[in-house]
Amino acid sequence: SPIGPAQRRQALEEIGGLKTRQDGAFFSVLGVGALGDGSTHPRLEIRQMEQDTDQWNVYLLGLQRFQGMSQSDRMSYYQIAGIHGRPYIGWDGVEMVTGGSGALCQHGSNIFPTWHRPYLALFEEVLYLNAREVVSKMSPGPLKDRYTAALGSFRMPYWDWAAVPASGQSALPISLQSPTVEVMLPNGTTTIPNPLFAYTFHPLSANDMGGGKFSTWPSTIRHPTSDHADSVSQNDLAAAELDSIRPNIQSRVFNMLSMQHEYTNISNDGIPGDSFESIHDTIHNTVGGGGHMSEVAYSAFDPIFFLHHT
Ligand SMILES: N[C@@H](CC1=CC(=O)C(=O)C=C1)C(=O)O
Repeated sequence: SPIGPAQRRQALEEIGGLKTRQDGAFFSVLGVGALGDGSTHPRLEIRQMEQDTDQWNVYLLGLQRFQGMSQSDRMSYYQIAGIHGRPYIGWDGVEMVTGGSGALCQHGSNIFPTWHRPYLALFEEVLYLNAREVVSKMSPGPLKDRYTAALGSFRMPYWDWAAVPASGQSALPISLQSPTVEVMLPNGTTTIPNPLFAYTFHPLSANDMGGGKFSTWPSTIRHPTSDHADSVSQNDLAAAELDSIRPNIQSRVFNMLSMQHEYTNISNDGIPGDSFESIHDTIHNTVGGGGHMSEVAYSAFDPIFFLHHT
């Protein structure tokens, strides 16, 4: 039978913390439901979350801490992003399938959507724990109190790439396009590298990346200017392309939801006709433009991956 809220909370505190676990103790994905104020809160669209200064700061600070975790820690951004594709190693006791593609993720089959659900739940839970860690370390005061309150309803946001953007804006939110961002801390506002713009490898392991251009880029990149280490992201190109395909993407989603009644007909791109996975592929390729988001082996390192999949 399903466990109740009190048991969930206790289990999360015991096994879901960020502390290094002893060998043989697995991380159990239980969802963030019991970590906040005890009730269920909806996930917000990223542009909606941005309107709420406290939620927004908690999100950015949590993601910044998460991305900063040592890449040798199994709960780090690097290792959790790495579950999806490269490096082709197991995670938390789950080993690679011999003879498989190398990646642990599932694509082109009915379990494409269902594989990604718990994966995203894991990411959300660890993001939450990082955000809570940041807030708990803040010096006492009104800002800490506000952020603590914001944590009560914090959920990882999503990106609605099909939504009609506000006039003068792109389908690619501006918050994802700027290399830096301002955050509010007890001692004032500071500018930090934007954790939604890119993930910077620390270190970049050419071996983990398997050679080629992905072994040269020190950070994740969208529409790269070249295959060399000094290549930069061209988010403006990603934004323009997204804006031109957006009406089509919107009708593809609408058609599927209104005309199709069987999950197996639309779950994945291995079946004839359009599918949620095909639409999702289009977003990957349009955002990536040959950068990380374009390839299954690297896509999850780009922080936009988690907004796209939520
Ligand atoms: N490889 C997909 C696009 C893609 C899908 C993914 O799921 C991914 O992670 C990265 C890229 C295609 O050919 O269109």
